[in-house]
Amino acid sequence: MGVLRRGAVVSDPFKSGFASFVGRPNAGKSTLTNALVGQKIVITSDKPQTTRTVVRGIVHRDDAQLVLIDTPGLHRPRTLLGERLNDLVRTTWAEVDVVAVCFPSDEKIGPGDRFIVTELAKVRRTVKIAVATKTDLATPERIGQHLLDIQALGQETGTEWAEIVPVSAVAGDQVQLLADLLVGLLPEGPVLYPDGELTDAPEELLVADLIREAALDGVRDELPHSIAVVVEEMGLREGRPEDKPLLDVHANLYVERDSQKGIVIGRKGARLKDVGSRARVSIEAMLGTPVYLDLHVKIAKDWQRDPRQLRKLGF
Ligand SMILES: Nc1nc2c(ncn2[C@@H]2O[C@H](COP(=O)(O)OP(=O)(O)OP(=O)(O)O)[C@@H](O)[C@H]2O)c(=O)[nH]1
Repeated sequence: MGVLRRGAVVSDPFKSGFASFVGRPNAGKSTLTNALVGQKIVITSDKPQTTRTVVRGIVHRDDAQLVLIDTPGLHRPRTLLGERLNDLVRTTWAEVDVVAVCFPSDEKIGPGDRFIVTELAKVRRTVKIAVATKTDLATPERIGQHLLDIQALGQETGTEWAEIVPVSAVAGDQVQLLADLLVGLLPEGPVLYPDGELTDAPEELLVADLIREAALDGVRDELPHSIAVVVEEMGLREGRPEDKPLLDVHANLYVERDSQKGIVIGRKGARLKDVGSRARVSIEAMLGTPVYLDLHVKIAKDWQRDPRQLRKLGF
């Protein structure tokens, strides 16, 4: 097995780093992540590289460790929250070693793809590769044309693709090659994540982040740093018809002081209600499921200075 364990002999030089898959909805990012991570390893971790990103999966090899980072989707910003999320996406792009843009081979390149690549091109230093996904759904001629279109899009946007790789995650075609190429683009580095210390809650963290973003929108001064959000419980409601799922989310929003609680809740609860409904909309957009959000404001006195509370709040 290629799974690294503590104390295992690791090859020299060892490479490690971060990559992020991007692409329009349905481009095949999740399926590809799963195919790369394989079954060898527990997926996902709550160890963020920055405070706002989530590890989606880790590819453990004898010669390398590739950490796949999730970002929220990039949207045409219509709100301040949207802008903030886009800033977060850009920050993440600038911090990872490689961004891989996924273009499904069974669909033409469209405005959504062009938008993402145009934005990505502004992040100059990060290495970019293009992945033509779902090749099992397209003829060789179509794949050939698709690769040319990807190349042309790169030229049009000033993007230099380090690689353009056709892949089928479902058929397992070229997945290994993609892993090798990604690892080849990583710097030398240490083992970043020991095996077995990974938890399984990426969605809870993303959801908590979205609630926090909604709560931050419009607050000033020191308050932003005083807000922390913890998703206490999250799950599909039982007894719902399969085509009408509802995700129950129970979350606590922590502030440090009584006065802050008042600000967050607002007059007659108006502000909290607004935060809740905006958070709900963005959670629904991210997870693709209708959401019932139960949000409570609590005081965790001076949590920023209290290690025990910090741990509880996920820092
Ligand atoms: N035939 C085929 N289908 C694929 C392949 N990769 C993904 N799919 C399908 O395409 C659909 C979308 O795949 P996802 O991996 O969920 O795409 P995504 O980019 O993560 O989508 P979002 O989460 O909406 O951003 C799913 O129905 C997959 O089963 C592939 O290589 N071949």
